[in-house]
Amino acid sequence: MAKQYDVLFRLLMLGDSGVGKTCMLRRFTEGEFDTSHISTIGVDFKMKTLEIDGIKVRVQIWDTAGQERYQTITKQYYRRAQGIVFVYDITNKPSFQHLAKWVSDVDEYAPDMVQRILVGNKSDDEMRRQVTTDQGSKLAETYGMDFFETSASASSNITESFTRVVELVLQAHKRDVDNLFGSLDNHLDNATLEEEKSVKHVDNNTQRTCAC
Ligand SMILES: Nc1nc2c(ncn2[C@@H]2O[C@H](COP(=O)(O)OP(=O)(O)OP(=O)(O)O)[C@@H](O)[C@H]2O)c(=O)[nH]1
Repeated sequence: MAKQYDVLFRLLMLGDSGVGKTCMLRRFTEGEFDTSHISTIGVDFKMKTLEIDGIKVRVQIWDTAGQERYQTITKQYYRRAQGIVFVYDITNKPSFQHLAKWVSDVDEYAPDMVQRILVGNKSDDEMRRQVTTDQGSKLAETYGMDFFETSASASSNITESFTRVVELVLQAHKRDVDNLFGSLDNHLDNATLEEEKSVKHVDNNTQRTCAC
């Protein structure tokens, strides 16, 4: 069967537990939102195809558990990522303060070329805001990242932020785009297999209950 896309990129979502990573991903890929928080166990992923500058890009987006106890598992995925979405919750200051740790882990474990953006989620919940837009924007500038405030709940800036990180990955690989098409074929096939099998990395001692 003819391939329905030209290249495949892997993106990784990182950030504290409860910032809304799973909800952002579900909003982006399925257009849905769930108000319950059921922590992701280990890692999970969803796929989406975008068309950017005439190139059909299949993105495999890995949703990682924010909980500390899964960090050993989730770090194994850093080195295969081409793009990272760092997420904090604008109503939760500690999730913003912990970004330094998430970023330094990526510096240590991810490839140098990895493209990154910063996202402050839950922008709909203005009443409970603890991190100003200016603080988010300044931190992003310090890290040299593009910045978005999003709401998975109100579906605000979700498509824009994911599209931006994919654009950045595409730009970063532009010089080698011809080679990229060839070299990613294996990845595409593997990804398809992974997709079919719905492989999930779970902690055997814990039941996976994420419904979001
Ligand atoms: N108000 C509001 N709530 C949100 C938004 N996004 C997520 N939530 C809520 O935040 C809670 C946590 O969302 P999740 O997507 O499960 O969080 P997570 O970052 O995936 O958490 P872990 O899997 O534990 O790492 C849920 O109760 C969601 O309904 C948003 O944009 N606005």
